[in-house]
Amino acid sequence: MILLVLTWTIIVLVGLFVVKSLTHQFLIIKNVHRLPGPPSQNLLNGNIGPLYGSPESLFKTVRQWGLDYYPIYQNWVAHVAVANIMNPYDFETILSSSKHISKSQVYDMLHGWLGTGLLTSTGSKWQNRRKILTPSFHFNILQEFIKIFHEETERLVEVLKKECDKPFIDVTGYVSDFALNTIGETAMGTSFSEETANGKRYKDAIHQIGNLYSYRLLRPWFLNKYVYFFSPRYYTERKLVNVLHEFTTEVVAKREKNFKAIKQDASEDFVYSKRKRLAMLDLLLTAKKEDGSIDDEGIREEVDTFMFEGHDTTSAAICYALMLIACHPDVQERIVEEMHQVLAGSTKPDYRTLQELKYLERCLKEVLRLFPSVPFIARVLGEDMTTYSGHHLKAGTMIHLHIYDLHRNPDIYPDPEKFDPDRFLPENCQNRHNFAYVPFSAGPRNCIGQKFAMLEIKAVLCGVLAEFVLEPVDTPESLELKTELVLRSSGGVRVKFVPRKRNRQSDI
Ligand code: HEM
Repeated sequence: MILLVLTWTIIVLVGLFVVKSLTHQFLIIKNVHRLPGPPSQNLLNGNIGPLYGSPESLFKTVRQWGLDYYPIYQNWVAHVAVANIMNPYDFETILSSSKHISKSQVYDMLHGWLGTGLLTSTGSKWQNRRKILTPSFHFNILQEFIKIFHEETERLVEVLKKECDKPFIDVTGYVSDFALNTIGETAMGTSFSEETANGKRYKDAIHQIGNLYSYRLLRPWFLNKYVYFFSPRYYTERKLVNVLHEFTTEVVAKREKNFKAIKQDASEDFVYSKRKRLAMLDLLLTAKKEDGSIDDEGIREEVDTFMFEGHDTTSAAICYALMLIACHPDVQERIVEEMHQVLAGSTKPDYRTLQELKYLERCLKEVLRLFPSVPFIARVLGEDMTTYSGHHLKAGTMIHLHIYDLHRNPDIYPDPEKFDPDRFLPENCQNRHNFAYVPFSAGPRNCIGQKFAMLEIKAVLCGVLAEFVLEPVDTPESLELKTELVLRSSGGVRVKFVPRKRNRQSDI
């Protein structure tokens, strides 16, 4: 009898739970459906039929929807509904709140490789990791990294010198290598430039897995892991993840061995030491050793997260910066002139002089406005929200925040396609909405690596511009952009590099 009552109680409780969840899901979808948006087709396609084209046409369609339905619109397919926002007011409500910090289903596909590291985790796990990792970006550490930026820049310049007789160079591959070498050395203390067999396998796997994620992102049905399981690509991904994890695990284990030895004979500031320069991994190992706040798996998650988030993003920004500088000779001349004044002949700025390159900084800000490396981010609302347009959205609603479209809003940035670094003069930013410019996101889940990225990009541009005059090949109009996790151009990014010594007038 007791068993029967217990069974029925459980059935009723489970039933109530299911009904409650379904009702909530129904309300989420109902409210999203009230938003304006493209016309619906059928249950299977919802209103996202036009997205099933090439990545390039998808990119264009999403831009058009952003214009047609500003400031907010909805997409839906089957039981999934997404609110898309492009206006600074809703960006502020979501990004500034500690209630809306959970990432959406889109990020789940990264779990196989990154687990739930800083980028993909939420709640107390995310808070704890953020606390451990924030000191990795202390300026004492960043200034040590600048040496690595210069070393890798020299390598890049050597490669460009060998290729510069050609009518143009597609910079994407070379710059990606530069960025991967740089983050490998700073996050793990591993030099990929030496091209060991394992390092090469690891680098190849990173490039290949990036392609797989792009493929999956464009096929929403594969975002469901059970459906993806039936795709041959699932098994390719498993193999790549094994290569990536094996490598990281080995690097962490080696470092841990050395770390113990170093700690015994090291001074207080071992983390900043020139010789050991392994700040990110060292901090994680310290946390493991001192208070057990992170374990081996957690350390691997974070190292993998930095490798992922810290290379493709900076690489994209550097490529678009080279292209835009090439397209604007007046801007190029001004940057070189500023380098001349601030660096007084040196091609290797230090932490202080990098901060003084104010015009270069404005140029980079403008590059990231026009070509934000991360064109959109996605969240799940942690509590109900009323949007700028007066719509009510329920907790649990999936939100896509389109940084790319926010940055091209003509009401905020008149003549938005124009490359104009002076938009970032202090007097021109004064009246701009605080959330109108968010290439690194904003609020509690902003990019932890933004200072690192700005220093790295400035350093590499100084090194390249000291050696070459850039001439335009691709222009913003000639690029075919496509939707991926990072903003990419289908045909690469082509620039002509002319050695400066052949161009005496603009010599530094
Ligand atoms: C131009 C370069 C970069 C851009 C434009 C950029 C942009 C962003 C954006 C938009 C986010 C928010 C992602 C989201 O909410 O889903 C983010 C987060 C993050 N970025 Fe970056 N990033 C750059 C470079 C870097 C670098 C160099 C590193 C590491 C060294 C890095 C590490 C991270 C991490 C770990 C997060 C997650 C932070 C958290 O959730 O607490 N990023 N980045």
